[in-house]
Amino acid sequence: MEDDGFVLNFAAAPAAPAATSNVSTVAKSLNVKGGWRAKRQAAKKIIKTKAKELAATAPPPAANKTAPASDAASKKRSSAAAFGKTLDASAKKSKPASGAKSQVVSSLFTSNPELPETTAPPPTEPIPEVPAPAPLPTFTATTFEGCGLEPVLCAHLSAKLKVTRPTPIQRASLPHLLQFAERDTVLQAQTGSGKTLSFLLPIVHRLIRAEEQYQHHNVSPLSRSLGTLAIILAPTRELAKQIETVLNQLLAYRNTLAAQAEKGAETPSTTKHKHWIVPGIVIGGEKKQSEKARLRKGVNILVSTPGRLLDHLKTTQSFEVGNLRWLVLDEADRLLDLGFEETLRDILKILQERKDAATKGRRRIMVKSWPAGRQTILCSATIQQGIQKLAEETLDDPAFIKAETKDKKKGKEMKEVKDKAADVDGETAESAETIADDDAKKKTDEDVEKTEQRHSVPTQLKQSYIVCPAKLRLVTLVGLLRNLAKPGRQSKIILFVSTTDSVDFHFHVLANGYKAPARHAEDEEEEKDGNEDEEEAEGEEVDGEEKKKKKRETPKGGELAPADKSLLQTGAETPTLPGALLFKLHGSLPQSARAAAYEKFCSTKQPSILICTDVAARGLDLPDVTDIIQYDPPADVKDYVHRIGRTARLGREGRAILFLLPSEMEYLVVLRDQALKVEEMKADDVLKELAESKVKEGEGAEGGGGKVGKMRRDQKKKVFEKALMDVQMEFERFVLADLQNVELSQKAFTSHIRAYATHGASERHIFHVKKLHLGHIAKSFALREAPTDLALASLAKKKENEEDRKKKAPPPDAKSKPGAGTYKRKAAMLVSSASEFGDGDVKSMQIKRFKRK
Ligand SMILES: Nc1ncnc2c1ncn2[C@@H]1O[C@H](COP(=O)(O)OP(=O)(O)OP(=O)(O)O)[C@@H](O)[C@H]1O
Repeated sequence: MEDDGFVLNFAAAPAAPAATSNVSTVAKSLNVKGGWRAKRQAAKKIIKTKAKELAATAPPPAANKTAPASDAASKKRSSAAAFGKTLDASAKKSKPASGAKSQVVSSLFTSNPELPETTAPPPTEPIPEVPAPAPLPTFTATTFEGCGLEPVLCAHLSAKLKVTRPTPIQRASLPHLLQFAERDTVLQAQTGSGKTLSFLLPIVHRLIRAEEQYQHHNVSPLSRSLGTLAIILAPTRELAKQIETVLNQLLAYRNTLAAQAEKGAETPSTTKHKHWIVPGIVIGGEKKQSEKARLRKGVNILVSTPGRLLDHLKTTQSFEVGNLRWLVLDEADRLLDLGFEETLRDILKILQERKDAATKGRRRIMVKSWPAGRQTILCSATIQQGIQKLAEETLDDPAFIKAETKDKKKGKEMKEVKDKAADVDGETAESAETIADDDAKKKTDEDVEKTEQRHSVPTQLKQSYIVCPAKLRLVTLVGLLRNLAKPGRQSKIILFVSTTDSVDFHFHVLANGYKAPARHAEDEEEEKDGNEDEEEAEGEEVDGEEKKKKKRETPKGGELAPADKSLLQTGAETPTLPGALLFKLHGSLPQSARAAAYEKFCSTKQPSILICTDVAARGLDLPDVTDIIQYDPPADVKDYVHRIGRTARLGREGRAILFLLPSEMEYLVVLRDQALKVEEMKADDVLKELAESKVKEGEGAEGGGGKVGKMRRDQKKKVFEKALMDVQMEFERFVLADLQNVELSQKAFTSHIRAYATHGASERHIFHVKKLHLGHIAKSFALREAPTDLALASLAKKKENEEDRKKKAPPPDAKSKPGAGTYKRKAAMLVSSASEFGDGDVKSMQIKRFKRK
């Protein structure tokens, strides 16, 4: 595309400082005769003069301090400033239906920060090549049979699940887990590499074996009366359900057996497999009574979320766990992160007590091929130091199994790790890509440790970032979504935002806001008459109470989905993205809505977009996801890895795009230090495409196609920028037309700012609230100004308190002292409030501006 440099010439004339930019504020402070209008005129003059002075004296923006602006750049700046002026002059007032005071429509193209140098410093070390976790070509030692898996299961895997060859992590873990029943184990492998089967298969294998071994005994080891033998814990309900589905598929092996027997194939007799292995699930949001009934009957393998499991352990008398042999923590690092620490500790304590009681009461059965005690398996794509503490407490002499590549540079050292693993695990090493035993790990040098700490992602996953000023975020998002979810493109997009309120807002606004027929006749007239008086006096009543009511009840133009209805909606078609379906998922939705959104997004063949919090970041194997958009950067690099891991699974292609503000570009260094290779995507290109399509739509409507093509470059630029302003205005009008919309938008804004403050300490210098221009951020929530300074004040205060608390709190490792753990728990909960489990604590924020008098 030809580079007009047309939109993102962010460097507009330096903005007047906040204190002087607000006409009303300045006007109030003036002692001028002639009433309010005269005061305002005087205030405007003062601001203009001040801005000119500042423009003459202001130093170049911080990001550009090192490099003097080129002539071309300064030309761009002045043209942007000129254009900004044009738009500012034509800025029109629009009355919010809410009865709020009228607000100024500020241009999208003024006062944007200078775009910093986009080329981040090169990574400190070359980025290691990581292969796709696709199943490897056939080797005898790399088949499931070669790994030692029960033939019944091997046959079932290939006949019914169409899984014929193990992935690297399966090749590494299966022989180990099948050989060492007692050994606690940590599994780490890339996202989408088949870890679920890695821990499920050995458990099912040992249950099948036990039944064969004990077929002549009175009591089968699979008898439901013996209670639960294995528990699998997952941090989210969706992930727990997904694991249960895979488990159900595996346990249907008896059907395969029966089918083979019918065909006269030589298979182990079904008489050897009298019992079905009974799976079960207990998760939050479901009816506890029916769960209790299932547990009473007996569940062999139970999948659960931690809170609900603890609840049943405490309250369901008939829940028998005295015979428990396996405990799996999937996404183990997350289970720790989310403030589940205490819950996990309680669970482990109760399990131990029940085991001791069962042993004492001689209710614990002994089976040759099962662990005498309990085997605990921890599993994640991002297990790092964070896991050590939990690992030490939970695991006994754990083995670390990791499947990843040979880092070319560190090959020698890694080989040492592998060789050691080979010695330890004998036959296992034959099929293992890399097995890093814990002892071997200690022997590696610092470099290897560093490599180990890096997160590995599939190489076929294309990672990009898009630098976009806050004001332009919403239109850029719309442009990008329209581009990716084009009709005819088989696309499934996951859009991550930081809070539940933000999910609700974006879902509602994208579903209903664009081309929404919410323009009121009087608004349009006011816009047409180009009233010079841009702002209403503060506190001036715009609409009568009656008028407001009427507007809320019957928006002109009809068909506007009422906000409250839309909030419960889970899937919607939208004119913003023609032909695409929109879904939303977060932790505050009713369970039925969560399940419906999840299922529909999985099953639809239409281009679709799932707007969600980090509730969908981990473990979910959503089929055919093509693109991940991280509209809000994640709270942690680990989350970045998991979020992008929802695409490019098992060797498939996929793309991930990260939105960054110009002030956040240092995050690229963080990513590149983690060997995460991100490339730039130009926001300008995205915007240009959106503007073009918008202009074409307009031309089509007026029947004057092709006019823009013949325009001069500067004319075209203006037309395009106007088109983008129109898109933004559509959303702003939509929000202002309804009090509920305004509140939704304000809630989303405040929770977004709060979540922003919860970035980890190591990244806080990049994601610092003080760096945010709240007015510009408000624009990205289709608001014309930040709801109130109260948000910032409250936030700053909370942060201050938090820092004070931190100073006073005991160090996190002082866990033996009474009250220890609280500090960490609180911190974890604070982080969680930025994601699916928190609501951004907006309730405590006062939303003053639009409240009725
Ligand atoms: N050996 C195999 N051959 C073919 N497909 C497989 C194999 N093992 C697993 N799969 C499929 O690969 C996909 C990803 O597997 P899974 O969800 O277990 O990945 P994961 O490593 O747990 O990912 P995450 O880290 O995101 O949780 C699933 O659709 C699963 O059915």
